Amino acid sequence: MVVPAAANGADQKPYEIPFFDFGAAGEEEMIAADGGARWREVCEKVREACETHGCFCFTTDKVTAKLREGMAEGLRQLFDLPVETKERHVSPKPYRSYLGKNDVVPYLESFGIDEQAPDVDDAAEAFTAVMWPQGNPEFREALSEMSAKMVELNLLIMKMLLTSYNLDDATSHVADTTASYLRLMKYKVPPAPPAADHYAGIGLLAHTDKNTVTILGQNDVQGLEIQPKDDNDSWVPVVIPEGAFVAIVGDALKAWSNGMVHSVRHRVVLRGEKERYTWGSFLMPKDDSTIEAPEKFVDKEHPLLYRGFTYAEFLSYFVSTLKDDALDVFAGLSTSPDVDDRDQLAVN
Ligand SMILES: O=C(O)CCC(=O)C(=O)O
Ligand SMILES: [Fe+2]
Repeated sequence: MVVPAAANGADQKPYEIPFFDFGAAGEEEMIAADGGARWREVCEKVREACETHGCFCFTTDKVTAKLREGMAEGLRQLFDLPVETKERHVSPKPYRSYLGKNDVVPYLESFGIDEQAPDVDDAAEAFTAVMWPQGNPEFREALSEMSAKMVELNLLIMKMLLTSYNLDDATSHVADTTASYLRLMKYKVPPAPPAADHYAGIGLLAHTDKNTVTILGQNDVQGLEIQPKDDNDSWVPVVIPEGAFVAIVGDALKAWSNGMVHSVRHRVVLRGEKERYTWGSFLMPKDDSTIEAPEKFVDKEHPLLYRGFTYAEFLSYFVSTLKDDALDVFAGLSTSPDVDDRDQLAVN
């Protein structure tokens, strides 16, 4: 396992990633407001952010402060349950079952919940019923509302990208071949610094997400760091404004776009004295849907970078190898990918 040299980035300046306020609007409202000018502008900016940074922050009125508080409170209750209860959440799929004890990421606890986008009520109901047989209606409602909103936002971001690339026609195909998965995470407080071993403080190892787009919400404890595009030596903290979400581009979207968008490497570093809680909605292609670049992304200047593949194949390759550069090695068509055997904890 390698922790990048700049593991202690406490003295670094926060890195500015684009920030958007989506306000109360979805696509229809934005178009209705002025015939589409604002919608187009937002789409362009979101595309630019995905190409240049592979991530951006945003706020939306669609998720109220009350819903966020309900979610954060529910997560505290969830992770405070006895270990035996948490261990009841099991799934045959990788990285879904309760993770509570792992030497590679000793401060992380997590659950993964598959949901059938956009109908997420049943998944929230089933999950809370296992954790609280006597019921926890407040959290069940918060979980189901939050995950529905996040799937909606994730699809909105996909739609913005399709619009910006003039691929609106593909919208219904994308919606039909898309699934989603919700991950609930708690990062414990590491031993007081200076920690004896240099892994202390690493909440989640460096990785790119394997899916299409991830949206993350957090409590008031920061910790996300990214590696700026074309700078493999630096790690910079991302300060997510209160009440905001961060959207992160994953490898499947990068492959589909023939490398137009950037799947940003990121990790979590813990520095504070408070637990960090996060929840992530992972939009991903359905297992058997093929990921291949539409013709418009491929020409003489932009030769095809990845062969077509299914998400299930790619994921199972990643899970069995945990290669840092799984996408290039698995599907890359260019010669000599930079093979790198750094250990990873697969997270999605
Ligand atoms: O918890 C976080 O802030 C990041 C989580 C993450 O990157 C992931 O689950 O893929
Ligand atoms: Fe991630």
